[in-house]
Amino acid sequence: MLNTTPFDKTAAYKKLKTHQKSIAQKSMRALFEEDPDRFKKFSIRFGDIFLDYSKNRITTRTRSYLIQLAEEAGLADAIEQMFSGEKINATEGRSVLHTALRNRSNSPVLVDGKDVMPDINDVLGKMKDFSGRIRSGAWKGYSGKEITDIVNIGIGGSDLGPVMVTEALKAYSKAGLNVHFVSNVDGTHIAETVKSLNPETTLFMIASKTFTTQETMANAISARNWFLEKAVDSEHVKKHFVAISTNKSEVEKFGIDPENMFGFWDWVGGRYSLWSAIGLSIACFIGYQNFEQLLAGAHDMDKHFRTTKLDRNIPVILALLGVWYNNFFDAQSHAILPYDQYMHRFAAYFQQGDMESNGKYVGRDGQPVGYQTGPVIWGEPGTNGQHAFYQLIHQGTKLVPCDFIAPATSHNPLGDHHKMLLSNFFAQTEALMNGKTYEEAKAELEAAGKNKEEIDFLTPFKVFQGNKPTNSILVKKISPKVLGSLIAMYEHKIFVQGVIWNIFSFDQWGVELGKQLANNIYPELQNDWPVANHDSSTNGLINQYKRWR
Ligand SMILES: O=P(O)(O)OC[C@H]1O[C@@H](O)[C@@H](O)[C@@H](O)[C@@H]1O
Repeated sequence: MLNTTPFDKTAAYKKLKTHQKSIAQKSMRALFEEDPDRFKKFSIRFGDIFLDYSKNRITTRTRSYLIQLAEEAGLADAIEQMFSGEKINATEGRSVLHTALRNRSNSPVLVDGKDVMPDINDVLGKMKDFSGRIRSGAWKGYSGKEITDIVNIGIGGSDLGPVMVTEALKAYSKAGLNVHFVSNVDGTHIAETVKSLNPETTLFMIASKTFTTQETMANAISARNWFLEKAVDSEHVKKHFVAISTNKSEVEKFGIDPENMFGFWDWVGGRYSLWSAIGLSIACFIGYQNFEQLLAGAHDMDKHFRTTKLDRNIPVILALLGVWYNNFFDAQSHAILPYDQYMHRFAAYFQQGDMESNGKYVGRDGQPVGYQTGPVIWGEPGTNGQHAFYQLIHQGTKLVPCDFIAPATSHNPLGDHHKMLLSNFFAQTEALMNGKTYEEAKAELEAAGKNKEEIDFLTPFKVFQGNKPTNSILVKKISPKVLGSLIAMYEHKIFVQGVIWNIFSFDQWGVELGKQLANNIYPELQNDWPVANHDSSTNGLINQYKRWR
């Protein structure tokens, strides 16, 4: 999977550098005027998902150079290596097989010569049985009552996916069964969550790949203490605590019955784990069949990604467009803007998905890369974002490529709300592309009856440069299947970019240093003695804290 030629030394990179200079002068307005087939050329339908990427600063030539870039990076081989279980997570010596978790075809996937599908299917069977019993009320708490509230305790990949998906698919949930998520080690999170809950009807899912994460363990202990205050007998723990982990011995040490443990494997990355047992809260909340649909949607996207030619391959196209702006237009960030309230955690989810994967400065050869890698990912649902930060996207000095996502049909068809919402979705990308010229702005002010002085003063502020790139992703409906495909689409986009930038996308060493230092500082906070062993800023802050607490 190693790139032989560094990204910025490839032939395609050089071509794109020169080509960018001619494109930089071009407006998308002109590109649309010149080519009536532009929409057709730059859009792809995939089942209930439609990607329009025509509002980008590209021509067919740009696309072919970008595809050449992917080819020179060895993308086709890299894709096969991932799907077939090669240890592409080299710094951790692991395969990367979230695709196997949703491999609905059940074709064998080998890790160290062993097919992983039977184990995956076993755990799925256990999840099906468990979620069925929770939902039907067959699973009873210690006092014989049904479970009404599930609290998932986990952080990072053991939290963000289930949070995002249960929010996005709330329309599929069962009345009378609520899910809650506790992640932050700040005691407020667990305290506020359990405040309104009854231990007799609450089930905790302790979700941690390693089962050693400080935040999760602290929250799990506090949850158990809260539970035992009322339940008293520790024998009752097994009816109210389940574990989702790869670490059986730590789960047992914590006191959770191994019968109540749902396993997964080291070849599942934390931020790619919602498809594994980490998705148990999802399966309980929306039902196992819907969870299977989520997997099926992802599997469809996996097949598309693995088998479709690069110029019709949705994740590849999205990745290449990202590289185009990141490396040739100096864009620093990328906004994900879902026009769907249920999707309000989607951008937050891919902050981890993308930034933990591709926020890396060391190339696969161990040397610092000489170019920009992963962008800052951000976003909020439309139309809220419009009334907050869109000013900067329209008229700021920074280029922010955006993905606009919207469903054609709403789960809540209330009056004309959805038409209003979608008129904004369509209008924003049109506005960002077209902008408004000086002449147009001036003509509007004239039509509004302003005097010459006002017109001269105001016109410059009313000009929109336009030429702001966007992708529009229109889906039929946010169903479990469509959501599964959308998530897999972004996962593969991230993978492709990692291949092109020649970095390891599946480790996360950058999260370790802070943890290490926090472990050093934690014992120092146990007494009131001033500290002097850090830099003066850290010493000063710790000592001020000690004076104030
Ligand atoms: O699932 P556990 O092991 O608790 O890890 C939770 C999270 O920890 C962080 O430090 C990162 O490494 C994440 O990728 C991971 O998802």
